Amino acid sequence: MGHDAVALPTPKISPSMLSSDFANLASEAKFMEDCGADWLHMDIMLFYSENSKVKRFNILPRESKFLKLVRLLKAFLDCHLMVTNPADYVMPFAKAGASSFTFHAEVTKDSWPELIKSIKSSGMQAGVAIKPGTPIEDIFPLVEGEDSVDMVLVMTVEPGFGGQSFMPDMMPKVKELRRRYPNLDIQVDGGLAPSTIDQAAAAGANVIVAGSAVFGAKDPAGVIKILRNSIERAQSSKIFFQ
Ligand SMILES: O=C(CO)[C@H](O)[C@H](O)COP(=O)(O)O
Ligand SMILES: [Fe+2]
Repeated sequence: MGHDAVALPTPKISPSMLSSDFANLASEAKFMEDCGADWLHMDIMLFYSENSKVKRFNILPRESKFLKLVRLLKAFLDCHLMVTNPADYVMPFAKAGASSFTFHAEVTKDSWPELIKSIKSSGMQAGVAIKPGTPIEDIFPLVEGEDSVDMVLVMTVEPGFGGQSFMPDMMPKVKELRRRYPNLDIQVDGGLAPSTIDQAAAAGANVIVAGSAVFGAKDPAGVIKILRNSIERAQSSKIFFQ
C-alpha cells in the first residue's frame, strides 16, 4: 500500500498536568479542555526513587480523587508511568478511570506481552515509552507482536522533570517509527513548544505532550492551536515520508 492510501493518526495535544497547579487539578483539567486539549497527560514518577531511595512522586497511584474528578469531565487521561513495577499499577489505574497506560520499555523486558494484555483487557489503551538512550529497535516487537501497543512515546528529555530542553537528536527515532508504522500513534514528551514543534511534526509525531509551554503561556489556547496546526501542516504535506 502506498503512503497516499494511508490514514494518518489524528493530531492530539496532551497538556502535561505536571506543570499545572496541583491544588486545583480538576479546574486546571477543565481549563485545558476549554483551551482545546484532546488528552490530559499525567506523569507518575517512582522511576528514580526506587533506585536512589529518594521519594519523588507526583500523583500517587492510589490517590484516585483526581482521576475520578477528571472522569466526570469525560477527559481522555493519558497516563505516563515512570515506575519500575508497572504491572502493580494496571488495576488501580483502570479502576480510577485512566484511558491509556504507558509504561517504560527499560523496566519490564520479560513481561511485555502479559503487561500489554492486562492493560488492554482492563479497558485502557497501551503505550510503551523509551528514554533518550534506548534504541528504537528495542520496541519494534511491541508494535508488531500479537499483543501490540496502541502508542509509542519517544522521550525528548530524560524523564524526571518538566521544563527541560527538547532533544532534536531523538527525531530520527520518530522518523523511523513513522516510516515503518504510518498509522501508529507516536507521542513525543519533553520540551515541546511553539519553537520545537515543527521538528517533531516533520519527523512524524502526532501526539504532543507539552507542560511548561502550555501552562506557562499567557495564551494556552493559542499555544495548543500552534502545536496542532504544525502537525496538520506536516501531515498534509507528508513531509516525513520524503
Ligand atoms: O514526562 C515528563 C517528564 O519526565 C513530562 O511529561 C514532561 O517533562 C513535560 O514537561 P515539559 O513540556 O515542560 O517538558
Ligand atoms: Fe510525561
